[in-house]
Amino acid sequence: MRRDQAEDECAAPRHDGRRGFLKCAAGIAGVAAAGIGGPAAAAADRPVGGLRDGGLLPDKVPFHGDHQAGIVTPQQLFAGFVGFDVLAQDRDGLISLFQRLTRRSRVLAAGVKPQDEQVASEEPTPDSLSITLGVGASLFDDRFGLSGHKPRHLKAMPAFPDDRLEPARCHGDLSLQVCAQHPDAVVHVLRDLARETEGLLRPRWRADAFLNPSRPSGSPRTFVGFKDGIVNPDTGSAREMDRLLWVTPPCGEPDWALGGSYQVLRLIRFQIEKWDKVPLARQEKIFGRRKASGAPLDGTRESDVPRYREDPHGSKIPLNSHIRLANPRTEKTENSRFLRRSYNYDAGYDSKGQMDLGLVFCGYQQDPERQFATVQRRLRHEPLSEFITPIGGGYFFILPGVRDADDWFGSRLLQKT
Ligand SMILES: C=CC1=C(C)c2cc3[nH]c(cc4nc(cc5[nH]c(cc1n2)c(C)c5CCC(=O)O)C(CCC(=O)O)=C4C)c(C)c3C=C
Ligand SMILES: [Fe+2]
Repeated sequence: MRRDQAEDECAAPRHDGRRGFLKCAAGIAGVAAAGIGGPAAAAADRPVGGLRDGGLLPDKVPFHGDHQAGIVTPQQLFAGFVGFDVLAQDRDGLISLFQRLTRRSRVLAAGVKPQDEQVASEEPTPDSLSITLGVGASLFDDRFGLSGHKPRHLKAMPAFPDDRLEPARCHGDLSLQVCAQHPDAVVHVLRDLARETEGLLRPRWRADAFLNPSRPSGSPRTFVGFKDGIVNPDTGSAREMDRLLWVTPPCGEPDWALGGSYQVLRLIRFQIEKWDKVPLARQEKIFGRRKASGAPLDGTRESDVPRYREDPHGSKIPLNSHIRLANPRTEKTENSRFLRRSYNYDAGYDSKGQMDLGLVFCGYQQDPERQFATVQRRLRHEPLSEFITPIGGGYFFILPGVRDADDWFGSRLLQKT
């Protein structure tokens, strides 16, 4: 497929029924990079799409639009999160970097064959690919003349109490989120973009991540065994998204940032050996939900809405349970809700023989302080904190969408300033 042909296809997604970046899913063994192992391979065989909000995941996630793909897009099964530092020396170098990233992402999202044909042995399809680019506060220093143009709420992720942040797994000038239905597609995109941006970018950290099966149905489960992602703002409601997610006027943000969103990434490791000794009834009180069904402790189904007002003393759903602290469902706390789009990671064993697995927590919002950090502070003394340790991540600003074939990531930031 020619490059211009691929670009045309971005605008008019085609549903040809084929799934998978490579038809030969067995090929994933060769690219089972750190953090992706058995569970990932197993999940690749599951039916795909429609994992969140009941929405169907198209074969081709449209690349062009007011907002970037990969945010309100129903969650694909696999994700790679990377923090990069920019090596470009000056503003022209940065423009060139953003234009290259745009060109190649546009082509990849349309499903063009990866360049490495030794690995991609069959004709590929787009694999529901989304590539989402963010910028960190460090990009707005004096290297590129951007210091007066930082999004209003963008700052380096602070260390919260109980964090054990490892510098090598934090921050970055850029963040890249690549999501697809197979793990090899994520790796191919990272390889392809590395080739395209050689000398302009240096990776700082990477987290490979995936969704576990729902078991038996409904929302997927994290490694603590509970269904996660049950409650989220309504991505189908433009009004709700404009209120909680997208940078929308009036907001005091620079014009170039309208249509963007703030991404909070947190690599959170589980003390899983400790967790596995906790009796079921206590685990359920810690989350406020039933482990088997996902139902709130005052209900019977995953979709049941907890009725906190009828349980003011927490006799059914403890006042310090995860869901009750995270979202008390009051008028006052409504403004701190945000969209979660998290994945699991499994990085094997550490040097002490402990399992290194957990959550790549990913949240999208209008203001990390008003939303993520407020919720994080409410969760400070929750019983779950004994079993989890945040070890990395960062705050990023997701650039507005690439509008059409002539547009590119960050064009309004770099053309105007
Ligand atoms: C600061 C925000 C949050 C962090 C950090 C966080 C960590 C974390 N969460 C789970 C597992 C679950 N979280 C659930 C719900 C939930 N969590 C947050 C926020 C943070 N979680 C919110 C806002 C909510 C929704 C609450 C609601 O509206 O009712 C659930 C329940 C299922 C669901 O609604 O998705 C689980 C399970 C882990 C394991 C974890 C850290 C590793
Ligand atoms: Fe949570």
